Amino acid sequence: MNLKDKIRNIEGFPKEGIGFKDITTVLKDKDAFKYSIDELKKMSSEVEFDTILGPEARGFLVGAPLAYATNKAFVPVRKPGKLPAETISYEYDLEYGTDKLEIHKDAINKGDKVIIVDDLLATGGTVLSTIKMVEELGGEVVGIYFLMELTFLNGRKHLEGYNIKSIIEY
Ligand SMILES: O=P(O)(O)OC[C@H]1O[C@H](OP(=O)(O)OP(=O)(O)O)[C@H](O)[C@@H]1O
Ligand SMILES: Nc1ncnc2[nH]cnc12
Repeated sequence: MNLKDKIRNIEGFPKEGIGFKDITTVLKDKDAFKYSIDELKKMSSEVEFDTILGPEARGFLVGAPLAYATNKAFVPVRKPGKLPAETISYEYDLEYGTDKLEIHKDAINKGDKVIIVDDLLATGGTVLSTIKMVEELGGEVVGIYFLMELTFLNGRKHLEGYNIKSIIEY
C-alpha cells in the first residue's frame, strides 16, 4: 500500500502557503484506513503501554481504532471547554495559529505508560502540549506515532528524546 497516494493535498487551505494533507480520502478507502491502523499497531507493538491519547479531532480518528485494535484504553485530548470534569490545560503554537488543549485530571494516573497517536506531525505543538499534560499528571510517554510527518517543519526538534515514528514523510 502506498499511503501517500491516498492522502489528498489541498493547496491554500486553511490559508495561503499551507499545503493541507487531507486524510478523509484515507478514511473513506477501507483498505487504506485498515492499513493505517495496522501500521500504527505494528509501530506501537515495540513498547509496553496502558493508554492511548489522541488529540482532537483527527487524533480521535486514528487513536480510538488503534485502542480497539490493541485492547488498550483511550483518552481524548480536547480543545478548551469541551471536557466536563476537572481538567488541566496547555497552550501551544500551530502551523496556522495558536490553540490550547485540555485533558481530564483523572485521565492519567502516576506511573501510567502512554502513547500519543495523531494523523500528522507538523510543528510539534499539539504533541508537545499533550506530553506536558501527561508528564504533569505523572505519566510517561513511551511512544508517539503518526500517519505522516511534515519534516520541513522540524517538529522533531521540539520533541528531542522521545520515541517518534511516522508511516510516511513529506
Ligand atoms: O504538529 P502541529 O503543528 O501541532 O500540527 C499537527 C496538528 O494539527 C492538526 O490538527 P488541528 O489542530 O488542525 O485540528 P483538527 O484535528 O481538529 O483538524 C493535526 O491533526 C495535528 O493534531
Ligand atoms: N499541512 C497540514 N495539513 C493537515 N493538517 C495540518 N495540521 C498542521 N499542518 C497541517
